[in-house]
Amino acid sequence: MPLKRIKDFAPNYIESFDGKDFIGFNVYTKKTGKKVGYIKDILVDEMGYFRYFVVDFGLWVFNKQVMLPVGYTRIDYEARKVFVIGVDRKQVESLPAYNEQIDVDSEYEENLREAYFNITSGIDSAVPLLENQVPQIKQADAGYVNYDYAQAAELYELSDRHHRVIKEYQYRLIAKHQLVTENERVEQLIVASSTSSNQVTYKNKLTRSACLIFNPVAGQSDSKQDLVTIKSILEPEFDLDIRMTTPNKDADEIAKEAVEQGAQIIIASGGDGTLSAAAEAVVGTRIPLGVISRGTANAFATALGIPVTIPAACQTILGGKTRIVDAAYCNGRPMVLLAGIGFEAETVKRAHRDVKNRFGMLAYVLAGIHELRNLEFFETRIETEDKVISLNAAAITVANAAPPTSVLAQGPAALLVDDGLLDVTIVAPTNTISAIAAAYNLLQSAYSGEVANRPDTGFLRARSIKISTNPAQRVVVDGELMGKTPIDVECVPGGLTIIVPSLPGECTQEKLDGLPNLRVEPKNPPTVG
Ligand SMILES: Nc1ncnc2c1ncn2[C@@H]1O[C@H](COP(=O)(O)OP(=O)(O)OP(=O)(O)O)[C@@H](O)[C@H]1O
Repeated sequence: MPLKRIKDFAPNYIESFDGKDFIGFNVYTKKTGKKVGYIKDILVDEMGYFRYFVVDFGLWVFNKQVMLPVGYTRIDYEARKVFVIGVDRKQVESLPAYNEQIDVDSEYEENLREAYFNITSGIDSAVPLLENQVPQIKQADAGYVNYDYAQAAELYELSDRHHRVIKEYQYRLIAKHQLVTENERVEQLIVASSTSSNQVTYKNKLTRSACLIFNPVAGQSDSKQDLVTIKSILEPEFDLDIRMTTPNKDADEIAKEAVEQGAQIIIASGGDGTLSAAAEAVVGTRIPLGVISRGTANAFATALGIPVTIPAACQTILGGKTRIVDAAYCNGRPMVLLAGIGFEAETVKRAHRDVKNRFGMLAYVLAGIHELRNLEFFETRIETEDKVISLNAAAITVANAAPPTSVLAQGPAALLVDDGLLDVTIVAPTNTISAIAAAYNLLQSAYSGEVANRPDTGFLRARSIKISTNPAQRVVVDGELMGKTPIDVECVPGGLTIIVPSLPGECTQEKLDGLPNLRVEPKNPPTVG
């Protein structure tokens, strides 16, 4: 992956950073608090993710600049300080030197990673490596050419806890870059189409093309009227290619075809089944997905903060703001929301189409009440990247994202859809009364932001999760039944690009420009992050 200096990636990047810059922040050691250098540059990957700070360690090691992975830092934004963690002076001496003339190709980066891994694993850390002693990778092993930074989260991941502000700025940078690229692409298309024929095209430069996948039988509303509403709002701005789902051709297949045919934007409209299927088809493609939810539970849209009324969802799509979120694979099949084992799967199985048509959301509640009476424990083995857990449970949920109403996913205080981790909630009530109390506690957790705190409820976070049960249990993935346990779920950090409403502060909540004698002084700058 080619790296770019931030100025080359986005010359006006400061605009995405509230006008302030990280370049120039002083660098200190976390251990001693000693000042050791300053941030000379930021290197980003082709999407705009921050990967390295270039640190001038001149105060520590004479004339030495080094690429420091962002994960090895802590940042005090208010004090304009960056702390380097886990690397001492001797080790800095051993790291490959950086300067602007160096060609930072994938081989250089792989050698750099090796050097950092050797430092943290203690190999030869007492003996400084000379630059030409940095481990070299043989050509035959050059898997690093298409390196996925998610493989080394400790080096490259910005955490919500330690990098809150910079992570927000990173997302703004990526979103802005995507918008610019999208507009350029549209302009190129228009130029191409006008040069390929003799006719002059008077097409609005901002008209975008989008594939709208529409399920005509989703939900309980009048789907003809829904489509009229959608067309009336979107067609003035979009060149819509509308494709209906059928009993034999669902959203997954249509979305895959649209991807192959080079769709710029895919918009899915239907219930959770349709939305998840379309989302799953675009995982890893970076094609923005717009969502118009018209189902019973509307879990997909709610989990991702997308409005569930048709006009508001269409306005969100017109706004065109994209957010990059995680996705996952469950037994090799893409997953965006969650995999439920036990109770949830039985509930979905019980909520039949005809009951949903009659009772709507109540169908799930009725099915849930019925299942509560049939609660059964099963032996469970959960294996993550760093541990194996054995226990008895009545319901297990592995969530990437979930709305508050998916109570069985709400063990952790907040489900973070862009943290590169999956959230597992385990519920093991001993009887129906405890089950109701546990569900209520989880619901409170979802709305209060407090972690679930009952002894019969547990949770954990991990990047990859294998679950087996005895006896085998039904599994539901993103609302669709998908066989039985065992399951193997793997997070795909940043796997999905979703069109979302503008964040507060990014939408037009304030307009002061042009007022006489205008002076705006920030009062509460962002703090540690
Ligand atoms: N034209 C169609 N006729 C009949 N069934 C269809 C058609 N198009 C899609 N389907 C079926 O609709 C199901 C997906 O429905 P979807 O989830 O979108 O709506 P829903 O079931 O009303 O929503 P929810 O899951 O929120 O209850 C799939 O099983 C799919 O096969």
